[in-house]
Amino acid sequence: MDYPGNLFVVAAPSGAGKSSLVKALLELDSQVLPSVSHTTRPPRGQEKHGREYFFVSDEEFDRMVLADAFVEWAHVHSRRYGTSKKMIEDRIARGADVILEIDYQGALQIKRVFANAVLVFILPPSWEELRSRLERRGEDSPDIIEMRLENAREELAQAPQFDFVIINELFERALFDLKAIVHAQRLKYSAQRRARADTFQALHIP
Ligand SMILES: Nc1ncnc2c1ncn2[C@@H]1O[C@H](COP(=O)(O)OP(=O)(O)OP(=O)(O)O)[C@@H](O)[C@H]1O
Ligand SMILES: Nc1nc2c(ncn2[C@@H]2O[C@H](COP(=O)(O)O)[C@@H](O)[C@H]2O)c(=O)[nH]1
Repeated sequence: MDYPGNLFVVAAPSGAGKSSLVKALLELDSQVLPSVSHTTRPPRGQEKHGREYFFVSDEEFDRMVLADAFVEWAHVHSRRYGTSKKMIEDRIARGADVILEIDYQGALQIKRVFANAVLVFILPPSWEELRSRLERRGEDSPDIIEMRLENAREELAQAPQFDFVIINELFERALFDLKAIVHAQRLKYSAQRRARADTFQALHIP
């Protein structure tokens, strides 16, 4: 599908820093809008319904799956997460750029539906640093941290399927790279649209 707005998808193993990078990008760039996912996991800390996620029951998630309400959804860390069609389609159709922070399974599903979506994978600088970020964040129990690290092995192996890979060692450097990807995509599409309009005009195609 082709829309006037751009779609960016950021995926990473838990703790690599994707939420921090996306949050910083959104603060700097008002043209990019976030997508708020649905999840069956319970809220953490200060998380609010409708802000970080729509926290829904298993029954509600099942109902949405049956109603074909998700553009993608996946089982991640023993819970379910999904992006509703409603959340992104009207935004990109109106010309906004939308950024999704989802896991690799969802990212690959998005690419199948939106061939122009730009997939970005965030890597931690090392295994030790990934563990220590999860521990320092202090939001997950040791069991959950172990499960997330275990799942990270499979997630890291998916990086080559993405359009871009950013190593989040120095935060500012990684943010610079993410901004550059967003700007490059905007330039590419505005140039393509202009070229298409010029061609139509030159050929007198109404
Ligand atoms: N470049 C960095 N250097 C050091 N710490 C970082 C860096 N980037 C992020 N962090 C810290 O690492 C922790 C994990 O970051 P964040 O919550 O953004 O990860 P995430 O990939 O979104 O994880 P999840 O998928 O579990 O939500 C946070 O405490 C964050 O402040
Ligand atoms: N496929 C999808 N994955 C999603 C979505 N929203 C979030 N996620 C990913 O889940 C894990 C865990 O997130 P957490 O907030 O519980 O730490 C992480 O990799 C997210 O990117 C979604 O809509 N679809």
